[in-house]
Amino acid sequence: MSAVTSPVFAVRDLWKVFGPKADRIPGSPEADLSAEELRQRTGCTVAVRDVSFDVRKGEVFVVMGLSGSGKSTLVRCLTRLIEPTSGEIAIDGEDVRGMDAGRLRELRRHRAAMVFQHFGLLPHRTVLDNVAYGLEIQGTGKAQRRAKAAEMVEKVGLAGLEGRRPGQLSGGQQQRVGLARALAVDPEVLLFDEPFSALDPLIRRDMQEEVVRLHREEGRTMVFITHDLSEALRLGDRIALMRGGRIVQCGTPEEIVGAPADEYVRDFVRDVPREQVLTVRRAMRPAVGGEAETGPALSPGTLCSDAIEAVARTGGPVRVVEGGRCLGVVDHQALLSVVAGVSVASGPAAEKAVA
Ligand SMILES: Nc1ncnc2c1ncn2[C@@H]1O[C@H](COP(=O)(O)OP(=O)(O)OP(=O)(O)O)[C@@H](O)[C@H]1O
Repeated sequence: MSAVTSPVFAVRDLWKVFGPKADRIPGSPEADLSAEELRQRTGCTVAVRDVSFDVRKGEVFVVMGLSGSGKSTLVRCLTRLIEPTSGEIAIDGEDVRGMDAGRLRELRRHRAAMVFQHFGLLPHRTVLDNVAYGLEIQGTGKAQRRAKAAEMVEKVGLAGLEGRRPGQLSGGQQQRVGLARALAVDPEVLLFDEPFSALDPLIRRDMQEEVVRLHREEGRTMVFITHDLSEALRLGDRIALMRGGRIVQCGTPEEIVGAPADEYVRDFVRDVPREQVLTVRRAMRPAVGGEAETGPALSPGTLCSDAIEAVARTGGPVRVVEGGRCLGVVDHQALLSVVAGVSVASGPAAEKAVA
């Protein structure tokens, strides 16, 4: 992933207001009213409020927030499953709001496929035919779509179950069928709307690992909605945290946990095991004396939880080295501060290190 490649989705000043004369709300003084007041005065609900972000090529971009914060509305606006009220959306530089019906269909079928929470499977079709369904809609020939579907069934770990109907599968298996169906059309972006929230925790964990594995193998761009913080931290390259229709912070898991933008975010991440998210880049301090010269070394991306072991073993500071250069050192105190949530990150060394 490179900062110079152009984004897959570029979203600017996006609003979605539900209710009468909704298009008068964005940018008006009424837009600043509280949700309750706005509803009373205008009958409108602002679901997405002046949101801007990019989804970069090859990343897993997680949209996280509590129920009602606007996640689903925002992601549905990307392909105009919900019509935005105002703002700009581009996919690979092409204006989505300007697309005609044909182009939109193409967008949803080929370029940005959605995996839903309730699978959307056809009950009377077999697993194989369900997976092939998206290709059928695209007009792909029968032999070709069955071959592709079989490949995807295998890919998501359902080989041997091709002939079953959805009702003969567990929830996790059904979700895999939904995933295989979305993958079969080989979209540029996969959009996941809380796909795993109906699954029990163990199966959910399995599916998360499946997504991580698929992402590692294919590098496909993914947008993933969840209200579950641990899921967001596990899957996201970057996370957009929503509250009341706004994005209150957008950043890497480490940025969100290590440098919360406000009290709300701080509260949200309070119980996260910080050493499993923060890296030594954030925990290190400048090397003094001969510390930079010798001894064991860690890369700056090492998790603090892993560094704890290294520091315990050596008994002293361990160097953080990148490209042969010593960036700083981590020691007992620095790592303890991370675990305790004491702000080492606001110290001068860390400020410089994360800049
Ligand atoms: N069709 C609609 N008409 C009116 N208001 C709506 C409509 N759809 C959503 N809303 C409102 O917009 C706000 C955002 O809803 P949205 O479903 O996007 O939130 P969410 O974060 O996805 O929630 P959840 O996690 O519960 O799915 C909520 O206040 C919701 O009540």
